[in-house]
Amino acid sequence: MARALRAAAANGFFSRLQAPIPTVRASSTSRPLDQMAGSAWNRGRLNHVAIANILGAPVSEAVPLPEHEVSVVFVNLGNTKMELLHPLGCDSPIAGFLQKNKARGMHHICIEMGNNILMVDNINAAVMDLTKKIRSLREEVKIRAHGKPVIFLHPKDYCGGVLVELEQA
Ligand SMILES: C[C@@H](C(=O)O)C(=O)SCCNC(=O)CCNC(=O)[C@H](O)C(C)(C)COP(=O)(O)OP(=O)(O)OC[C@H]1O[C@@H](n2cnc3c(N)ncnc32)[C@H](O)[C@@H]1OP(=O)(O)O
Repeated sequence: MARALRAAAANGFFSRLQAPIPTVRASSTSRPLDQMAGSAWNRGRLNHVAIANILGAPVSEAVPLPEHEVSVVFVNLGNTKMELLHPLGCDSPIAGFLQKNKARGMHHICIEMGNNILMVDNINAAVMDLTKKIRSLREEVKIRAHGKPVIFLHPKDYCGGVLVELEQA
C-alpha cells in the first residue's frame, strides 16, 4: 500500500503523467488508449475516462452520487468505460469546471490501484503517505458508485494538469 505508492513515485509514475497526454475524443477509436497515452497506463489499469460527450455504446441509467455532488452515466466500452458527469447542486466540483470550460471535454482519468507496482490494499492508509508528496483533494477517502474507495490527486501536482482519480481495485 503506502510502500507501493512510494515505489511508484520512485519509478517516476507520477512524473510520467506530466508528459503530454493526447486529448481523448469520442471519435478516436482506431488506437487503444494504452498506446495513445504511453507507459503511464501500464502501471495501473485504466478504469475509466470521464468525458463530456457520448458514443453509440451501451449507456447506463443516470446514478445520483450526492457524496460526490455529481450524477454519473456510464458508457460501456468493453475493456474500460466512459463516465459522463452532470453537476448535482451548485457547489458541485463539476459546476466550476463546466463554467470554466465552455467546450466541455475530459474532466479526469481514473486508475485502478490493484496490479503491478500500484498494488494497494488499503487506500486509506496509502493516501496518508502519498499526500506528503502530492496534494490529495480530500482528507478522507470516498466511496464511488461501485462501492470502491477513491481519492483524487490535484491536477497541478505531478499529474501534468490532469485530474487523476485513484481507485482501490
Ligand atoms: C463519482 C466520481 C468517480 O468518478 O468516481 C466522480 O467522478 S466525482 C467528480 C467530481 N469530483 C471531483 O472532481 C473531485 C475532485 N475535484 C476537485 O476537488 C476540484 O474540482 C479541483 C480539481 C480541486 C478544482 O477545484 P476548484 O474548481 O475549486 O478550483 P479551481 O477552479 O481554481 O481549479 C484549480 C486549478 O485546477 C484546474 N482544474 C480544475 N479542475 C480541473 C480538471 N478537472 N482537470 C484539470 N485541471 C483542472 C483549474 O483550471 C485551475 O487551474 P489554474 O490555477 O491554472 O487556473
